[in-house]
Amino acid sequence: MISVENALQLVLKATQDFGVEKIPFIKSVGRILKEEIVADRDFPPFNRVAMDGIAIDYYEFSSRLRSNRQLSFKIEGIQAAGSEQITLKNNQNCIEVMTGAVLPNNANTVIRYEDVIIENGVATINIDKINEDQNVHHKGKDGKVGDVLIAENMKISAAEVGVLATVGKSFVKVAKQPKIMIISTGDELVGVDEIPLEHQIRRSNVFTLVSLLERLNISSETAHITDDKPILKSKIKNYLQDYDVLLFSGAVSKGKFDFLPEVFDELGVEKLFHKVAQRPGKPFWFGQTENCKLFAFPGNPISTFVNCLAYFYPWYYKSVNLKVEQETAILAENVTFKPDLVYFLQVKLSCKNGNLIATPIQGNGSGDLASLVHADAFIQLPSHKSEFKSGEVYPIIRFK
Ligand SMILES: Nc1nc2c(c(=O)[nH]1)N[C@H]1C(S)=C(S)[C@@H](COP(=O)(O)OP(=O)(O)OC[C@H]3O[C@@H](n4cnc5c(N)ncnc54)[C@H](O)[C@@H]3O)O[C@H]1N2
Ligand code: MOO
Ligand SMILES: [Mg+2]
Repeated sequence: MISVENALQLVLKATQDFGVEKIPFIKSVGRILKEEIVADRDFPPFNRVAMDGIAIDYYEFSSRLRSNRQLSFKIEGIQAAGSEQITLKNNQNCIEVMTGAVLPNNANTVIRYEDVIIENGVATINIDKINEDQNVHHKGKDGKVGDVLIAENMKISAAEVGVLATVGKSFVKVAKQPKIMIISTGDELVGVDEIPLEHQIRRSNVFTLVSLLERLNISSETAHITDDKPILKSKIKNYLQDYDVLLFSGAVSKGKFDFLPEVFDELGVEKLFHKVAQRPGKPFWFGQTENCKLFAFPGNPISTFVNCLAYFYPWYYKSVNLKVEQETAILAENVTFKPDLVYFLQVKLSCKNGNLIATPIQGNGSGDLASLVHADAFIQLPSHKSEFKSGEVYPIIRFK
């Protein structure tokens, strides 16, 4: 049995680069960007009018103000958003301008409609304090052509999609996702649409795994194999050829029908470890072939769940070069856990005075999948310690 730290290290050593693909930008949310996004022009690309109103020459305004002359400007024309730039021909005059329009040539200041009175084609300014350049969003103020707007390896969100659209990136390079097969095992398991007999249950782990992968925008395929060693062997042999990653749930412990470790051995899969000093999820088996990684999670539902979060997620993040901050939270209650194992305890998160608080959720062990409904993270309590006090801070792994 190895420690959680060593297990994680071995998993992270086995990361793999799956290459890059180009996809439509609108399908890219959640994917990891594999190119720098550079401004194709200045941001904004022209001196942009920022308020509906009139544009004037500030120097004319201030000289009239100094000599107490009328602040009335004849309207020479209208500059709408989307129209080519026009020119203020006479600096005694003004041009009506709309938000988003190009600032007219020879004008440098915009005064809001709220601060002028327009009568008979003449706009009279009824404030005397204005600043040169006011209400003008200057060309290049937010970014210059060639500036890096989004760095490589960022996770794309709605914010990045807006930038991609603005710079005309209709296709974008992202990390290719691994091709994954999820396999459940067990004679006691029936389909979701079936009525289980007394001694049977519906399978759930494949679907939690599919859903945990969907959070990473990874689509996957699923299969179920009964506890029949020759069938397991022949099916897994094929999957090893066709997939980058195989995720298993069940059949890795000590039972008479827990065939997976033997099957992997007979198929020449290199075992990197079996059994980790943790609860739940202790009988976790991890190994690899030249082209495939195998995460064989213990069958108890919470064991499968927590191991996917604690090992597969970091493996994926490292494979695609995504930096993810380790979050921590404050334990809300005293917890006693005697075994010398890392304890992944399900918790409900809340916020108090700006601090993240983790309240333990009572469950009935790793088979009690319904208890996860009330939790939104696991808090990771270290081994070599059995009393954990309210107020102490520990790492958490969120799943909601
Ligand atoms: N003698 C020992 N027995 C067990 C040990 C041990 O160390 N010594 N470890 C226990 C621990 S911890 C776990 S976790 C389980 C792991 O068992 P397996 O990985 O071999 O899984 P199974 O035996 O196939 O099933 C265990 C349990 O999980 C349910 N299960 C399995 N797959 C699914 C699924 N897809 N959806 C829903 N539920 C599933 C299955 O029905 C069993 O109840 O072993 C302990 N035993
Ligand atoms: O991993 Mo087992 O789930 O400790 O029960
Ligand atoms: Mg078993």
